[in-house]
Amino acid sequence: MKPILDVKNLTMDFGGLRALDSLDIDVRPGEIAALIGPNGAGKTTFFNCVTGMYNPTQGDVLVNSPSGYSTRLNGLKPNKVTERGLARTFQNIRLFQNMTVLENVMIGRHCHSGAGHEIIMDPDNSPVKRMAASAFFGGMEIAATLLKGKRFKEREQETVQYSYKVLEKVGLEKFANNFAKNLPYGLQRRLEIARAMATEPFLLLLDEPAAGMNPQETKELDDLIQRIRDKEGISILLIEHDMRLVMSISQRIFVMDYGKKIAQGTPGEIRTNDAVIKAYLGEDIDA
Ligand SMILES: Nc1ncnc2c1ncn2[C@@H]1O[C@H](COP(=O)(O)OP(=O)(O)OP(=O)(O)O)[C@@H](O)[C@H]1O
Repeated sequence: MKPILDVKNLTMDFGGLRALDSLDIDVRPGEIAALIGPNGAGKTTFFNCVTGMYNPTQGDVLVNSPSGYSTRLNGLKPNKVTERGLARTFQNIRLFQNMTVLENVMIGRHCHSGAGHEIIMDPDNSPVKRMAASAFFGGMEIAATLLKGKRFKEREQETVQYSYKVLEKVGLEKFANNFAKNLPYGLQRRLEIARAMATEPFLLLLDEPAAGMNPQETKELDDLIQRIRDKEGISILLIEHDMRLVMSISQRIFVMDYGKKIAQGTPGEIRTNDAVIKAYLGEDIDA
């Protein structure tokens, strides 16, 4: 079976710094895979190249969707990458804090329908973009009132219903009308995943989803990620430093150091790989 993400010979230079060096990484259908390595190894740069934030210096980013089309993502803008079935979360939480939980997911949903993707995929999530998001929703309400168009209202209703369903899938439905900023940290991370899921991806890229979580929240995240894969059929590639989570959840692990892939394999293979122990895990990993 073809991989759903097939990255070949990926290289990214920032001036004189080679942040990614001839990387080959693939994700198989139905897989949970992890990308690990020391700080500065190039993991987030890899995500940025795959999702259209950066245009790689060399290499190919190919996707083979479950519905059968194959396409090359290089050079596509982030919104076009989203439309082709890839969604991501960011290392630092990038929610619209003064909007409700439901509205945050609705923005993700609008990305799917073509509107609003400029807002969600902006990595800076700047105040201007946040204002744009508020205006976007305010504008929709005004437009709905003025036009009272049946199709417009139906589309909005669909967006609300779909977004609410996504919240149910991640267990956040009871917080739908709360402001995002009032959610505990672990639930904010969960909301980011929900927003990404609202774009209907077949591959979800999670950048350090367990960062800042306590052990109980990490355990719940582990269950959630597996549920998303099993129930929604979404494959997952995650960057993570929590080795207990990585080892328990991943079918395969890719290890990077200084922009290069130094190993790949099952958790058992990675745990005992000498190069990985030396570069990253240390001698006494018991995860
Ligand atoms: N936009 C950029 N301009 C210049 N250098 C960059 C840029 N983005 C990343 N780098 C550099 O590329 C290298 C890889 O950084 P990257 O953030 O991808 O590492 P990482 O593995 O994700 O690290 P961490 O685990 O700390 O998040 C680092 O040396 C970083 O300083």
